Amino acid sequence: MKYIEGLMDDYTMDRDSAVTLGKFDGLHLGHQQLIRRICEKEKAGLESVVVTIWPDPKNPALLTKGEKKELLKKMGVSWWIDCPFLPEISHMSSEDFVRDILVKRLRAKYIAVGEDFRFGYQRKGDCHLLEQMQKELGYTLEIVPKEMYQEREISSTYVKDALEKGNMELVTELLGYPYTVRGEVLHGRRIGRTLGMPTTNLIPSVGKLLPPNGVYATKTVLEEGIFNGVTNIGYKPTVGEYFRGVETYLFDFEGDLYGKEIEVQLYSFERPEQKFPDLDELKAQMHRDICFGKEYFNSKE
Ligand SMILES: Cc1cc2nc3c(=O)[nH]c(=O)nc-3n(C[C@H](O)[C@H](O)[C@H](O)COP(=O)(O)O)c2cc1C
Ligand SMILES: Nc1ncnc2c1ncn2[C@@H]1O[C@H](COP(=O)(O)OP(=O)(O)OP(=O)(O)O)[C@@H](O)[C@H]1O
Repeated sequence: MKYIEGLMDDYTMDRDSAVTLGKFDGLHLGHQQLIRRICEKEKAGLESVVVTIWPDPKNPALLTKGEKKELLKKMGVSWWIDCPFLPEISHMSSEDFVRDILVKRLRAKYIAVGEDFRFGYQRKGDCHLLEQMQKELGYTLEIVPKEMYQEREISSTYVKDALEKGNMELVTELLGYPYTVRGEVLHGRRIGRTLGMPTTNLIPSVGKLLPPNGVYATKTVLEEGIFNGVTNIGYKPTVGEYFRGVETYLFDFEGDLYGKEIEVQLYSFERPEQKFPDLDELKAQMHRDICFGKEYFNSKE
């Protein structure tokens, strides 16, 4: 997959393209519908192009740039054009955006958007404008109906609402894949092993949205395979930590993971993080957490 930040000033497409546009935070099931459609057009000789337009890259998001890149690649997208919300974009009239960017620069012959897609200066462009311009500019527009879940349109906002409540089952349903936190395994304070529970500690990327602090049933993807476990997200108030970490006890794993990149998939919330009066009480609770995790996965597998 080719990745371009900006407006393709230095690039030209070799072929005509099938384009979809939006923020695409989370790449949820609705987004996947659009992406499937543009990828299908590859069979007809069109390049599949995803254009993401970011209002503010500093806003916390469901996916980091690296995660989004990997998912788009896996979905079979040929080009990802990540377009920061620069004045030349935000002040461009909707008509100019379609003519100059989509048709001239990207050579769009097919465009897929959801019915509420807005673009251009003051967000005046919409699917009706795209529809009106298609004949003159020689592309085909498809307005894709909204993918629903429990009578609500799936959107990044819906996913964020569920994540904020720690409803990981719903998050997984809306995304079509489990919510994942990645990072390098760092050294903790090594108290875990004195508790008889060695753990992997990682610090999530800045800007990555997390569910509430607490304990979750998780699966961790390692080079060695995928391991069930339980994960605490938070500041470890009993021992006091300075950063919000993601700490996992893996069932049935022994080995050294320091410095390795791992991926923690969050499946189910068990309880909020608590401050315990001493390490013995924390340890007793962590044993109950392990039982919760094992029962959770036994009931699913
Ligand atoms: C499943 C699990 C649940 C945990 N729950 C809490 C908790 O509720 N409160 C807390 O202060 N720390 C909690 N912790 C973090 C422990 O304080 C931490 O594992 C221990 O201090 C070891 O930290 P270390 O890896 O830095 O040595 C939890 C850790 C795990 C793996
Ligand atoms: N449920 C859905 N089904 C089909 N298409 C969708 C769905 N949700 C969004 N889209 C379309 O995907 C593109 C990207 O959507 P975008 O990421 O901008 O918004 P969103 O997912 O609705 O999130 P937000 O809650 O931030 O508005 C747009 O064309 C949009 O209309």
